[in-house]
Amino acid sequence: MTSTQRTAARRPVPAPAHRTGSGIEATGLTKRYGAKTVVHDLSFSVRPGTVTGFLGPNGAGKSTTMRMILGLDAPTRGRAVVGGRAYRDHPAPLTEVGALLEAKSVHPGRSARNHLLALAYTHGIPASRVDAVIELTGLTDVARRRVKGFSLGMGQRLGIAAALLGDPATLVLDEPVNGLDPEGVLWIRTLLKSLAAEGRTVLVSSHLMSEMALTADHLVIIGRGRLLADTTVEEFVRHAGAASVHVVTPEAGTLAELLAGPGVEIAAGASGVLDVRGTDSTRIGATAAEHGIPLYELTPVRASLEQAFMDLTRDAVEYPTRSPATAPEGAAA
Ligand SMILES: Nc1ncnc2c1ncn2[C@@H]1O[C@H](COP(=O)(O)OP(=O)(O)OP(=O)(O)O)[C@@H](O)[C@H]1O
Repeated sequence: MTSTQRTAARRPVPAPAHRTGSGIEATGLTKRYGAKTVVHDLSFSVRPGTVTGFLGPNGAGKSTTMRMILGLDAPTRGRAVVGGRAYRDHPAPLTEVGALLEAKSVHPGRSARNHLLALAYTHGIPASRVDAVIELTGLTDVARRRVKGFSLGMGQRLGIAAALLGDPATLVLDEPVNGLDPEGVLWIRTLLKSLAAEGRTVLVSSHLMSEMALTADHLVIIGRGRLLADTTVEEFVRHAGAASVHVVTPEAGTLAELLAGPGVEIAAGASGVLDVRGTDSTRIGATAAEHGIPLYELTPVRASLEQAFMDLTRDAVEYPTRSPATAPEGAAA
């Protein structure tokens, strides 16, 4: 091998040009229905080569935002562009943007393959591509079965096959893991990552933070139509790790006084329970030992990602519920 060949071999293979669009840009996106503003001055970017998780509680405005990106709803103000243009300005949108929305429009009496063939035919896409997406989405064995007998998971696969039909640079998927079994969830996770690795732009909505932490590189989090966070998963996880220490002692009052100091927050619960933030279990244990204070429990508690997400979106939840998991008994405010 010559040195020139060796250099060429090491150079990363660039993604095909048709797969490297310029992503999605939402600028001041606003949607009002009557007196209610459901999406409020939303600006964010979705970069090619990444999976971006679009998160928010029920009713946050995720589907409405996706519909505006896809030209299905007109923004009251602002704009969204995909690959540098508004969706409706693309001459062949299916080859630019593939979408999976919650509303299904599949003829139940048709087979999966015929459904895809009809879509392909109306968009000038060859039948060979239909067979390619059937294989890619694992539908080969059921491709000739009527869609009306499909399970939820098979229906989601078919929706994704349709979204991939035009080999688009951008994918916009609304809740693709909704209702799927663990195997289906894992399959979607792997697929989305591989599509992004090919240089595509992938925007995927969910209200499951824990799932997005495993799937996405970047997070755009909204609540009541407003941007709450635009961050990498790594950064979000680091933040969520902000720990507290659960302490149980018969001398809670004395220990709390000894631990008090700048940056330390102590919440006292029932029966000698302390929830301490801003210091760690080593210092608490050492302080207790130094003053002969018995400890019955000394447990570092890491906030779960789901908890961090709920904390972030708490004030933006449209239909709040009281859940034992989010409001543990005895937990102090
Ligand atoms: N056509 C419409 N007319 C009036 N209000 C609407 C319309 N479509 C959506 N909304 C309202 O807009 C808000 C945002 O809804 P949207 O479906 O975009 O939220 P979402 O984040 O996708 O929620 P979910 O996770 O429950 O699907 C909700 O309060 C909803 O009731």
